[in-house]
Amino acid sequence: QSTHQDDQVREEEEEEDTPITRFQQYLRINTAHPTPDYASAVSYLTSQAHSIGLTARTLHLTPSKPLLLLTWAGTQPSLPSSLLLNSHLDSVPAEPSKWSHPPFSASLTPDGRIHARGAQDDKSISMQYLEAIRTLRKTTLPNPIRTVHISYVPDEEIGGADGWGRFVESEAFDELRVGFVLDEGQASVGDQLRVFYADRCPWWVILRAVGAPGHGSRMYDGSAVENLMRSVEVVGKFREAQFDAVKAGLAAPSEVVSVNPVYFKAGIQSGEGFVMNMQPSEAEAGFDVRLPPTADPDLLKRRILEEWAPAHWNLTCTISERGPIRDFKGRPIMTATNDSNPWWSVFSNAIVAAGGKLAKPEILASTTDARFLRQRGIPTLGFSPMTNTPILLHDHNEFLKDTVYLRGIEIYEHIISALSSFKGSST
Ligand SMILES: CSCC[C@H](NC=O)C(=O)O
Ligand SMILES: [Zn+2]
Ligand SMILES: [Zn+2]
Repeated sequence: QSTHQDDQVREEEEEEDTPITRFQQYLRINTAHPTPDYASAVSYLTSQAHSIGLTARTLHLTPSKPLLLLTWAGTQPSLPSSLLLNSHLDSVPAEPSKWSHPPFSASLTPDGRIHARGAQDDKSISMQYLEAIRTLRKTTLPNPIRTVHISYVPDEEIGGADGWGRFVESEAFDELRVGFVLDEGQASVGDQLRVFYADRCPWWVILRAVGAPGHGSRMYDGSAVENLMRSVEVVGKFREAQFDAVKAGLAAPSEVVSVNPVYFKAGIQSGEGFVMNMQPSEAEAGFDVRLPPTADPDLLKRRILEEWAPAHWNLTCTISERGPIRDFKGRPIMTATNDSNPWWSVFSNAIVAAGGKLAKPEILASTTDARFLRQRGIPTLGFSPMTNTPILLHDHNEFLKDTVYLRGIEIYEHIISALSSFKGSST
């Protein structure tokens, strides 16, 4: 008599080895914060790399946060630069009770959906890079002309200080002589492939108000919560003006300064609840603000300090700038998507050769590790080949369809083949 557990073991043993089952296996590794299983992820990817014949090494720039580097050596080492395919190892957390399938089950439903945290962000590209190279090696490209590196980095989802933040400063990175990078993008709801030439820069803004305490029954001017509410109204008007430009079709959502409230904190706590008849002397609100590379950071800072946090309302403010908005030469951080960037035409022609349609290049609404590379002037495009797919990164019930995943591998075959065969002598 077999137990349920035996059945499950048998099922796993009998699971075929295909691109889809390999993707599922990777998705089943729980790499969600705050305790991502980096060791298992690195060990799985390393075994995949070895099965394809790529060399692998693990860097420990931060203890317990490994960074995996794979290399597919080129036949022309005299070329001045290499191609880097990047993705991150970590995922944001998931609330299992709110998902239709357990977030680390990678269940494949009859309609071809693979349900998992990370299915879109960004374990799909992590595995697609490998699958594309696996196929190329067996078919048209046993060895590339230009060296191709693949990086799997920790901590992207929490800002990357211990991941790319350290890697980009390391000798190991300099030694790669990276000339062009592909990093993650975002799903496309239509049939055009999206590509991103810049990220927005996060500013985390905390407004703090102080004010007169008093009995909950008294009406008086200048309580902390009242002061904060006046400020929040001003922030709300700023937000509305930005959002109106989007709603009127004057700007894409990622081309304006977004402001979203993420918490409000006030009140005197007593046990589980709040004391309802006391007006507190302190109140605080937090906002996620994102600046496109075209924004004027000095002007915005002035507006925040003068309009959102005026001292005469007893407000103070801290702005935590979570990334650069200008490069070392003071220019907005973006990658050229025209002829001035020789990699651009190779990339965009490869999409056409793959039978794909490319959307107009966009600014990414959120923020990725690409900023560490672009800041140093290394051309970097954000790209995740997912068409006709709802945008579910960081959402409940994240999934990717098997057909979309497999088509993405084909697209990468064209892209990697073209970029690694590019013989531009100045690059
Ligand atoms: C401080 S950088 C934060 C990076 C993070 N990346 C993915 O979601 C984001 O919030 O966009
Ligand atoms: Zn991501
Ligand atoms: Zn993410």
